[in-house]
Formats: sequence, C-alpha cells, structure tokens
Amino acid sequence: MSNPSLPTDAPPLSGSELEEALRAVGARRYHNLHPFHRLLHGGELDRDQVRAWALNRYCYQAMIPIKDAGLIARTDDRELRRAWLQRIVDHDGKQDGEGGIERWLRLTDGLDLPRAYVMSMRGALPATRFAVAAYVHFVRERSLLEAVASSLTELFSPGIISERVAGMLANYSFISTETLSYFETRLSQAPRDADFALDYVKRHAVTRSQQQAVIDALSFKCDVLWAQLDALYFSYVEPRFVPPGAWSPGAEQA
Ligand SMILES: O=C(O)c1cc(C(=O)O)c2c(n1)C(=O)C(=O)c1cc(C(=O)O)[nH]c1-2
Repeated sequence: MSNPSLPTDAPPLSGSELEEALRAVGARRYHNLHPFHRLLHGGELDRDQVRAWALNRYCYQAMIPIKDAGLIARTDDRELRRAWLQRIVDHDGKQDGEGGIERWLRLTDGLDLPRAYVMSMRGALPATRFAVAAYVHFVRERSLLEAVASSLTELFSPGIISERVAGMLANYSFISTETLSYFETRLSQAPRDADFALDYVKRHAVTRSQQQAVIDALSFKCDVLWAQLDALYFSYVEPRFVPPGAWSPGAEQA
C-alpha cells in the first residue's frame, strides 16, 4: 500500500505533524514487521539460516559508508558534512580493527564464514545487491533533503535491535554477546544520527511538496530493507530456492 499523498492544496504540515507522518510510515512499513525477522528473533531459524542473514546483511553494512560519502560529496553545508562524516567513522573506524564493519565481520567470523568470502559478496543474493545499490543511487541522485530523509529508518532501529539482541542471545547457542557487539554500539549511534536527520528534515522540508518527498523517501528506504528480507525468506525459508551462484551451506569453502 502506498502512502496517502498530502492533498496538493493543503497547507504545509507543522514540524510535529511531519514527524508524526514519518513515524506513521515506520509503523506500517519498517522491517521489524517482516516475517523473517520474527523467525530470526524468535529462535526459529537454524544456524545456516542465520548465517545466510549475516552474510547478506554484510552487503548493507559495506555500502552504508559509500552512500554516506555520496551525500557528503554533494553538500556545501559544513555542519551537515561534519555530522555525516561521523557516520563514516562509525562504520569504517579510524584504524584497522575498529568500526562497525569490523564488528559485523566478528559476527560472520563467529558463524564460521571466511572473511574473504563474506567481503567478496560473491555469495550474496542478487536481490540483496540490487536493493543496496538502489539505496546508494537514491542518495546520489535525489535531492539532498530526500537523501537525508532516507536515513530516517534509523528512528525505528533501536526497538528492533533491542528485540534482536535479546531474542538471539536467548534462543541461539551459537550466538554470544561478543558476536553481537555490533548492535550494542548502534544503540547509541542510531538515536544520535536519527535525531540529527529528523531535525534537518523538519527545518528544510517546509513546502507541502518537500514534505511529501521526504515521506516518500522514507517509504522507499523501508522498501530497501523489506526487499532484502523477502529475498532471504524465499531463498532460505520457503520455498528455499537459492538463486544460481548465491550461498548455500558449504559454498563458502569452495
Ligand atoms: O539492525 C537494523 O535493523 C538496522 C536498521 C537500519 C535502518 O533502519 O536503516 C540501519 C542499521 N541497522 C544499521 O546498523 C546501520 O548502520 C544503519 C545505517 C543506516 C542508514 O540508512 O544510513 N541505516 C541503518
């Protein structure tokens, strides 16, 4: 279902009305609602299905700093660049052994997926790669306001991350606090990033059409996240049809 469009002759929303409209998008479309997440958090997946999730999601992690660099390259706003640069540092770290991507690789290490295989992205599902690439292109090509707004899914991520960490630790013997350390850091980084982006969007989306554009950008981003889980579900849960070339257990050894 698409978002109800704001009527063309309506006056612009106030900042708090715009925030409410954005939160309503998350309530209907965020990937916490996807059945794959329900299985993942509820302990209903086997180890190979969890491995498939971690392997695919690496692609998202790896592309986030590339999309953030794309945004930085486009803006002459020094404050925006400075805030956004912190996101790149958070993911890449300042030196070897630091940063979110490294912490994600500790999760894939803990699941016995060789780093070189994970980082090559050879085993990723085609739909994962396409969804992630669509996000990078969106941020490069749409207005800066839409680019910032597309990050606003992070308004909703602390809820799902808390649910995921608790659920996975409780339900999977092969998951530990150490292997999930990525998410601990995100619990403080995501609200900081989302607060900045929300404030930016409220200040800059002042016309009705700009406000509609940011609502649509957030919907698009929800679709980026949702499509990745659809692909995981189809390939590894039901009907378990793995596309040619994508990972199946043992392929990482080949
Ligand atoms: O675990 C999650 O469910 C989740 C969701 C999201 C999101 O909502 O986009 C991000 C992350 N994690 C995340 O770890 C992350 O670094 C991140 C960056 C961004 C972004 O759009 O810039 N979203 C997310």
